[in-house]
Amino acid sequence: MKIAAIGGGVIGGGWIARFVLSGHDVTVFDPHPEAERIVGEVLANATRAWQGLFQAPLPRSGRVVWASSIAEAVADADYIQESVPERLDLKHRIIAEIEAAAPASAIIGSSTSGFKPSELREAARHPDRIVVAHPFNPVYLLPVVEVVGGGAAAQRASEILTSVGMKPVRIAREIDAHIGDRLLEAIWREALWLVNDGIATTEEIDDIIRFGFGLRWAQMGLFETYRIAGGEAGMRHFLGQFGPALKWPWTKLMDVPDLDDALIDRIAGQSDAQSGAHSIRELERIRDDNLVGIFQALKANDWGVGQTVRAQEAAFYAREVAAPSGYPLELHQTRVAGGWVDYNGHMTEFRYLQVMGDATDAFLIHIGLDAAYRAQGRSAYTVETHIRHIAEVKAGERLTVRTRLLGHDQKRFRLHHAILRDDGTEAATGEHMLLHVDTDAGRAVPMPSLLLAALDRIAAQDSTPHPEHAGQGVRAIRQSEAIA
Ligand SMILES: NC(=O)C1=CN([C@@H]2O[C@H](COP(=O)(O)OP(=O)(O)OC[C@H]3O[C@@H](n4cnc5c(N)ncnc54)[C@H](O)[C@@H]3O)[C@@H](O)[C@H]2O)C=CC1
Ligand SMILES: C[N+](C)(C)CC(=O)CC(=O)[O-]
Repeated sequence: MKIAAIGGGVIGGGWIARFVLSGHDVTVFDPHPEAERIVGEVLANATRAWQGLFQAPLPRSGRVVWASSIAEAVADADYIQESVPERLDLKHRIIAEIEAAAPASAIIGSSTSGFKPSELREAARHPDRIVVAHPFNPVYLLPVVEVVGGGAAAQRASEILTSVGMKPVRIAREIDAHIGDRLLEAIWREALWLVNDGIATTEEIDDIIRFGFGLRWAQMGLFETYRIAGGEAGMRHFLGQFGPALKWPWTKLMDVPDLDDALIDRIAGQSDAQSGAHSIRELERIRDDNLVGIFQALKANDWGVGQTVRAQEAAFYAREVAAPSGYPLELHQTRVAGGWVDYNGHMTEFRYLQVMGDATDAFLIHIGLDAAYRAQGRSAYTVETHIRHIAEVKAGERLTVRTRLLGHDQKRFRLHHAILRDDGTEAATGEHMLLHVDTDAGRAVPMPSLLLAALDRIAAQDSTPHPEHAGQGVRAIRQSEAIA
């Protein structure tokens, strides 16, 4: 699938990162003189965040391909994400340029925060293929995307966005600013008044959110949270108790303070005092690390966004393994992520096992023990592992795993992995015993003939002697050696 991105700023950069990390090449047009640097920095932060978020091996990244015009960027695109500044005249001009060059079947998703599809479609040649696909920042982490516009294009856009780990929420009736920004605008407006009236600083308001109800919102939203706040009688009691207060003039929702120089100076000054010690990119990394932690907590509870992470990981695990070019098998490659490096400045010990585990998974997929097979209640469990750490590897290094089958019978197989650096030297070896199990019964059972035949075929290629260390454990330290 060919993806094009028009605009590579805060949001365009986030979209590009999500598509690239999901394995798609993205053709980008943005006339900003520093667009490549900006997108590069967003992509670096996004890569770091994904490496921390997902346990599963990430797909092989796509490429960012820079185009010198909109026409060049969209020429053979299937899906085009428009993320230029929020001005309707500009969006109309961009859409016209896209339509003049893109295939008629291409879908155009607009990141617009406020414009309705009917406004974007004014004067379009193929209006039905233009939809709002409004994301939230950071696009590479937050899954939700408001899809407005209806019809086949909205359906197809939702499918494409789901395939890159997003959660499209289809909005049936178009309104200004969709749903998320309406809610956010209410709280933003109120917060500006509180600063304007000298009631609270930017930091105090942020503390009330981040130490309070902001934590609730990440996992239960508004209605579910208030249902609980109604006690055992739930939502009815909540509405009965707090409903009347809505008629009291608590808030200033329909009004907005004058954003004059004095108020802008006050807000910007307080914001500098609150967060100015960090650059924006640092703040992005702090935000991303916190989001990753929240996502992982929700994954452990199989709740909310944790379910999206789980589904994405399931898709990553079910990766296709390319046919190997020979034997020993080379089925898995990876790069040492920055977060894999410990205080010694090299890849930490348990990441070696992760790389070997991912290579074992690739082997299982190769012999047919894949997600579809596991769905039948059969799988493979590792019951013994011996790793030899041979050489240090540094962040960014590419690693290739070379795999041999050292033996098998009806219920067991014994694998040997060698993790190789780019110069072909061994960084580590691992030996692993796996059992074929009935996952419901929790016990080893014989493999079906299909798997056994695959193992037989592989074993027939293993003609060289086993490595000398095969079958050995950790050496004993003899007293005489210790003294010498
Ligand atoms: N910043 C945010 O929090 C969010 C913004 N949005 C929406 O995303 C869209 C983009 O907003 P941001 O990324 O924040 O703006 P931005 O100012 O960070 O990025 C806009 C980018 O568009 C580029 N651009 C300008 N003219 C162009 C042209 N003719 N062709 C291609 N690129 C062009 C600019 O060089 C810039 O890199 C807007 O519609 C906005 O409402 C949606 C969700 C959140
Ligand atoms: C401020 N904003 C209207 C551009 C924000 C959004 O559209 C969504 C977000 O990420 O908060």
